[in-house]
Amino acid sequence: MLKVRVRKNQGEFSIQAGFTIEDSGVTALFGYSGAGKTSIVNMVAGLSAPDSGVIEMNGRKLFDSEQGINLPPEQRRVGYVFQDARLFPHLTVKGNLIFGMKLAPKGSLYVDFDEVVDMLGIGPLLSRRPARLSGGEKQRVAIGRALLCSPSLLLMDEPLASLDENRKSEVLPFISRLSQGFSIPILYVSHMLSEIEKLADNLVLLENGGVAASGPFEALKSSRTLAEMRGGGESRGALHALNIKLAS
Ligand SMILES: Nc1ncnc2c1ncn2[C@@H]1O[C@H](COP(=O)(O)OP(=O)(O)OP(=O)(O)O)[C@@H](O)[C@H]1O
Repeated sequence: MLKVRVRKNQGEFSIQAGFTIEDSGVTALFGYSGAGKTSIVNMVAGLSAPDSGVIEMNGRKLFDSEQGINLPPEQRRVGYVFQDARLFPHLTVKGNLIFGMKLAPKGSLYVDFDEVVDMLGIGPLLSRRPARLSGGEKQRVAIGRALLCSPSLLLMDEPLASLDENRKSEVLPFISRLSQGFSIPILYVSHMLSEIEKLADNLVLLENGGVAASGPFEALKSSRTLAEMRGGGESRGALHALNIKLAS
């Protein structure tokens, strides 16, 4: 289980957020553009530090301001898939995947190379370099590389954002199979309700750097206002409406 309780001021923007995510399944971190989603994910990954708070994964402190704990990213056992694939251009697909495996501490590899390649359908791509891959293929390789570091948690920050609709529908089914297939909890950032509906078991609704609501997606989904959001694109207006509904 991941427990997050953080505060951070960045410029004029303040984050004060607390939530937990379960040992398995997909938890969507959902909110309009600028709500603080990436900032929070970066704190979990260790790419930036909260001003204060605690981040704990399976009882292991990744960050604790009072105890002076701030583990570097490579010690956190967290895989990160960004909006753009960020593959190493000079390495083949196989080289990129093996790089992920080398990041896992010795004796802690539990994700199998062939299983990942099969599940993501990237076997035919192994000898290619990233320049010869489509956007969707690159993202599948990036997911594979993140998985192969055998993480305790997979962070995905709008992994479909740079893809057109066809490529999105090519990658989405792979993501929904991941969490079950590898028993790795996923924290999935998006501002698109259409993606969240297909993927999320749990939801953390973020607004202005704070958590407006959180819980099982099914429970929040049954709210009339969330039903009205279906088919909507960008979440800002709809999220605002949902908060009114939750508060009433
Ligand atoms: N390093 C920084 N210094 C100052 N302000 C920052 C910094 N990083 C982000 N911000 C501000 O913090 C707020 C939250 O940004 P963040 O990127 O976390 O939002 P987001 O919900 O991920 O947005 P998006 O969906 O557009 O990616 C924004 O107002 C942004 O301008």
